[in-house]
Amino acid sequence: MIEVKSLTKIYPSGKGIFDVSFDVKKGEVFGFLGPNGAGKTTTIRNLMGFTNPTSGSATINGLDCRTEAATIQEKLGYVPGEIAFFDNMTGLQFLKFIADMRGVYDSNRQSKLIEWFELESDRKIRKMSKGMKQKVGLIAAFMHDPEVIILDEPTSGLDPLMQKRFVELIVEERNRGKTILMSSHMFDEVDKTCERVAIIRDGKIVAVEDIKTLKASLEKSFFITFANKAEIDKIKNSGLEFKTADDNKVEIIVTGDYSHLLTTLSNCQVTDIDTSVQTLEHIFMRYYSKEGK
Ligand SMILES: Nc1ncnc2c1ncn2[C@@H]1O[C@H](COP(=O)(O)OP(=O)(O)OP(=O)(O)O)[C@@H](O)[C@H]1O
Repeated sequence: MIEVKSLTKIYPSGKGIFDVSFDVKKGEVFGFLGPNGAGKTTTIRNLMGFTNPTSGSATINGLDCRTEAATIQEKLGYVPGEIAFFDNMTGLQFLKFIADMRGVYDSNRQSKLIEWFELESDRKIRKMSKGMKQKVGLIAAFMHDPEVIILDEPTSGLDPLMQKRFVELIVEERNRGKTILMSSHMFDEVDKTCERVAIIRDGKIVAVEDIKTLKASLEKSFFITFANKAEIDKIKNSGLEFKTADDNKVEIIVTGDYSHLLTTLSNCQVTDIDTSVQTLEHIFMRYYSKEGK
C-alpha cells in the first residue's frame, strides 16, 4: 500500500535520508523508529509530497507521492510532528474547517473521537495545551475514516491515559483493515500496535523486522541460588549459557526454549529462582547505538 524505493533527500548541510526503502502492506501497522534527527520526519514529508526527493520514489496506493500529492492528501489521515493550527478557532471549528476542505463530514465519527479523547472541543486552540492540540490533530486525522493513516510521533504530549486510548484506537483501526505508518519514540506503544518496524539511523535504514521475530530473539535471565556450591558444576557441565557463576549463585541466559534448563535444574537442589526479561527496548537500543548492527 505504501512503497518507498531508494528515497534520498539531501539537505544543503549534507544531512537527510539516503537510499531509504521499505513497504507497508495493506492492513498493516508499521512502526518507523529511530533516534532524534535520524530522518523519520524527512521520509514522512516526502511521502506527503511536502518536499521533493533528491532521488528515488514513493507511492501510496499506487499514486506517486511527488506528482499526485494532492489526491493522496485528500484521502489520507495525517498527523504531523508539529501541528500548525488556526489559533483563533475553537477545536470544533477547526475540525469542521478541515472536514469542509476534504468534503467529507461524518459528525457521528467526529463526536465519538472527541468523546474518546475527552477533548474540550469548544476551547480556543490558542488556549489549548500541547496535549490538547495533539488530540485535535489525531481527531482530524481519523475523523473521515481514511484507509491509510500516516502519523509522525502521534502521542507526543499525551498523558498516559490518552496514550492508552490512542493504542486502543490503533488496534481497532488495525482490526478494521486500515494501513498505518507511525513514527514513534514509544517502544511500548510500537510493541502493542505494530506488526513490523523499520529502524532508521543517520538517514539510513538499518533494519526492517517483524515484531514477532524480534520478540523470539529476546533473552531471559534466570538467577538461580543452589543449596550448595557443588551444584554449580552441574550447570557448568550442562551446556547452558551462563553469564556469572559465583559461590552458590548463577545467572543463566535462555532464548526461547526452556526445556534444557528445566531438565538440568530438576537434578539440582535449588533454593531460589529470580528472572529478568529483556524487553523490545533492549533490541531497539542496540540498533540505535552507533555500534549496533
Ligand atoms: N528543512 C531542513 N533543512 C535542513 N536540514 C534538515 C531539515 N529538516 C531536517 N533536517 C536535518 O535532516 C536530518 C533528519 O531530520 P528529521 O527531522 O527527518 O529527523 P527525525 O528522525 O524526524 O528526528 P526527531 O526524532 O528528532 O523528530 C537531521 O540532521 C536534521 O537536522
